Amino acid sequence: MDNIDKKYLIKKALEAKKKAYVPYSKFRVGAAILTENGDIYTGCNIEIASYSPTICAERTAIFKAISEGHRNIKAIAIVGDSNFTYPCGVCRQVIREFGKDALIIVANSEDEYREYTLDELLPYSFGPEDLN
Ligand SMILES: O=c1ccn([C@H]2C[C@H](O)[C@@H](CO)O2)c(=O)[nH]1
Ligand SMILES: [Zn+2]
Repeated sequence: MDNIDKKYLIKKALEAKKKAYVPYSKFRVGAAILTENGDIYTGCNIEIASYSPTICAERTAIFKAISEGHRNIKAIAIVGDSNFTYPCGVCRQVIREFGKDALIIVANSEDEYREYTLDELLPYSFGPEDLN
């Protein structure tokens, strides 16, 4: 994980957070993911008036990458309006699908961040191999 530019990924997540569409919660989240070939995809949370179609920043970023042909997430940086905004359970499961070995960076700023493995955030997980 030493070849990952964590600060740059956090910077991209902070930029994406500014694009959040959050008229209901007013809670902004941004995410940036690094793919296996070094591409970066960003995402913000997007809220919908009927609430349930709302999507988290993490899944916006991941689905952008998947829909461009990527299948493997190397790292994800997440920034939100709370002190260290952690990914929700649904997003943890989505990271499980495409980034079992991903580095998960939960950040307040480029200089203040925590690092996790998916196994730490989603232990004893269910995943694609279980269906084989
Ligand atoms: O890790 C998180 C946690 C929450 N949200 C969004 C969903 C909703 O728009 C708002 C409040 O839950 O924050 C994210 O995007 N990612
Ligand atoms: Zn989520």
